[in-house]
Amino acid sequence: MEDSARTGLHDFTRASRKAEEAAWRRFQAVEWLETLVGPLGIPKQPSEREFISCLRNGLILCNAMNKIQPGAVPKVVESQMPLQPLSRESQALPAYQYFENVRNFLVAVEELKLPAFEASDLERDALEAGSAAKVVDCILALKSYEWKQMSNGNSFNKYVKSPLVMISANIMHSRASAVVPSDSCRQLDMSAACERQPPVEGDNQKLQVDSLESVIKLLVDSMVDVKENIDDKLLASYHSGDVLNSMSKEPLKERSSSPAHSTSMPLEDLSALENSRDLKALWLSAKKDFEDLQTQLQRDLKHLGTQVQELSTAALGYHRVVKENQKLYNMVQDLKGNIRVYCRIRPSFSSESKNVIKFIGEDGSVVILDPAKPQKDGRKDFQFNRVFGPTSSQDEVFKDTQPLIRSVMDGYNVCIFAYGQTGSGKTHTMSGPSGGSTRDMGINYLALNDLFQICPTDNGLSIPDATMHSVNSTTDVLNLMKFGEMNRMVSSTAINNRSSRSHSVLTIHVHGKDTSGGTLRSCLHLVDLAGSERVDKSEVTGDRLKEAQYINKSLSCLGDVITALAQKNSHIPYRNSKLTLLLQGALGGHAKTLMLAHVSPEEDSFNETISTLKFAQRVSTVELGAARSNKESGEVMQLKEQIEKLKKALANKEVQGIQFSKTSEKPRTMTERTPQRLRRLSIENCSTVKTEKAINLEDRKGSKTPSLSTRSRRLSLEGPRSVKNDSLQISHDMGKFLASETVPRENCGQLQETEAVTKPFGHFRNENTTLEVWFPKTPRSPTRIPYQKRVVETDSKTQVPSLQPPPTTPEARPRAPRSPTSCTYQKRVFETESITQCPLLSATNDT
Ligand SMILES: Nc1ncnc2c1ncn2[C@@H]1O[C@H](COP(=O)(O)OP(=O)(O)OP(=O)(O)O)[C@@H](O)[C@H]1O
Repeated sequence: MEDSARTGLHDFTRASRKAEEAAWRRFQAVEWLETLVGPLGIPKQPSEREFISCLRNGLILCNAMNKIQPGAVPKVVESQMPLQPLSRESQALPAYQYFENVRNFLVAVEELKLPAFEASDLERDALEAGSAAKVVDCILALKSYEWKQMSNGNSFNKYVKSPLVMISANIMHSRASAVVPSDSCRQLDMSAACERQPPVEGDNQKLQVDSLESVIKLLVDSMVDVKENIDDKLLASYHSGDVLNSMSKEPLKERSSSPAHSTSMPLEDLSALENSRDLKALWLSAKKDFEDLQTQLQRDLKHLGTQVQELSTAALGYHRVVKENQKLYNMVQDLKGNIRVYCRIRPSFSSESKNVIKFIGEDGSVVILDPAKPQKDGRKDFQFNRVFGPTSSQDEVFKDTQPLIRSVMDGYNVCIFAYGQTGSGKTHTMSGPSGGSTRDMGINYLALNDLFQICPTDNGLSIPDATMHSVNSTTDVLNLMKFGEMNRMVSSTAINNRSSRSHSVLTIHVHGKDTSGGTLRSCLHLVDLAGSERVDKSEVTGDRLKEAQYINKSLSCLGDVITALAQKNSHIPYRNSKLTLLLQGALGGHAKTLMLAHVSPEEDSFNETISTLKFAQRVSTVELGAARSNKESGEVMQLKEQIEKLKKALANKEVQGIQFSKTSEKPRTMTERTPQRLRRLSIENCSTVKTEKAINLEDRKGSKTPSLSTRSRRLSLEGPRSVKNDSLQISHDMGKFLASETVPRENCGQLQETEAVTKPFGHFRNENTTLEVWFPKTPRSPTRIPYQKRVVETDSKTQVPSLQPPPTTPEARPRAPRSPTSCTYQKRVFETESITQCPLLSATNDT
């Protein structure tokens, strides 16, 4: 079937090509006849029937013959009707008269040795398909004959066999076809020559002679057109040189192979040679044109290349500058301690829903379009540190957070929390895809892999049921996280199949030591918040509704804290929820904090998206102050060691004192009455006291009241920062050092009178800070204790403020010593620069 169809198609193509060719030849014949005898009164593209009928009376043929060969038809039978224009009536002559004309014409043709036809070929009844072809051939042969006459050469025929002429014939064909409605293409089609079978000898000659005269004209036309309409095939033919080479070489080849030409050249050969020279000249000029064009193109291309190069250099420079700007911007943000905010847009789940995300910029900008107002006023612009589009991978997100995560190893506290509407992809970012897939793992997993050393510290957790575990490898942590995930409540809502119904907080405590002996303690909070949800949309009821309310409440507490921080309020309501209490260190301390705001792109989430982005924008304005590293340098460590030594030395002295008092038998009863107790006060300096020398602690009482040294006490000095953060953990975070001294407690009240203290108890100094210890005089009343400064060491800048009464809070108020053990202590700090005075630690009384 296929074969027959293919054959049928092939036959059809062949037949139509033949018909086209025949039509073109008729066109040529008509065109030529009209140049000789005037309009024939038939269309330029006549059908065979039209063509034959206008020639049937022989008049046109005879007249044409006599034009090119005067007298070739001596007697022409004229029509009774005017010859021009020919009409059907003009044919109404006796048949013999027609015959006479046709016969005379055919005789003349024969004399000229041109291909003839049968007189019957012109008879209407005998007209068959293709019978007009012979008549056309005869006319075209006459035309060639005329051309030969004009060029005075009859040897041209042998050259017209060259491929050029054959191709030219086809070119002519193409040109003629351009007139034929079936083919409007006017481009040169040289390749067609290869497809065509060479015409039969007789046809060939006629055809070639007819065509050649048009070749030059056609080529010239083509050259004119070529710049605007370069035909690939023509270019290819030109570049391969096949056509034009053969055009120029063939005549010479033929001539050189013919001995006749080597000796004497007939006139017609000369003419042909001239023609070939013309063609060669034409070819050369065309070649030059092409070469010029090629050079020009190459020049343009080079110029374009340079411009592209310049552009790409500029683009690279631009990107470098943008990156640098971003780096500087981030540095400024770090210095100011801004919470960094990244926004992540999850892929859309619904192909039908409109996407409200209109633009995501590399510079952290994102544009949302209100689906209800698709015009300009529906456009909302937001700016964050970075925006991750729906195609961003987990790895990309992690790569951007990695430096932050790594800084935990430098002693910084870091907090990364994912915030956003339910179903917007928070858990996906923090943990990975639902279903526990090991692919596309989230920040939690990737961060753990990245951290070098993980170890537990003191348990400072205040979350019910939270536990702390020792881990030695990432696998340990992953197992723990799986365990945690199992405990995490997840349930299906109308918005998210696996909606997390609780916040998830993974805290990694890092405790490290560096080679210089310094230590660091820091922690990394990785927080996946439960999603905010509109209960009318999530369609939750019962327990799920309660959960949603709790979730929304704690998120709104987070909002309150952020608002208070952004407005720099003096009171930040951390205590309003466990969540904010937990994040207090990250939001209010000197931590590095990153918020990952998540949004869904679907139009029905538009309101939630806007509210998330607005909240995120607000978070980005919060300045936490520059992050601080919780590193204790080797120097601090040395100071600590010195303190330890001092403690031991003091303890030894006390033991000696006790032995001495036993032997002297002095206040034995008192010693018995009041058992020996230790008072512990932590002594901490503020963070600026880093280069302080060792604390010069002396037993101030030993000289005058040696018997009193049988009691010991410990004092604590704290910098102003410790006053704010009085929890053990925070103190540790501040990196303070501890000093202690044992002092006979029961004798404290007498210190001022016996002038036992001649030096400050603890003395810290650096350029800006002098820290002094104040001891109370013997209280005259239980509620009011006058203070006296024993020793004040000041430098030139130091200003001593007026003495303040002690605070009246229960802890701070010094109690009247019912016994010598209940004495209280007070200390002060004088900051020489800011001249602030702040009470450090109120005396602690461990009775
Ligand atoms: N970037 C992403 N690429 C592919 N899928 C994602 C992406 N973000 C989220 N998803 C998919 O979307 C669905 C909802 O995401 P996910 O559970 O992380 O949302 P959520 O914000 O944690 O929701 P909820 O607050 O209700 O717990 C999940 O099936 C998740 O796999």
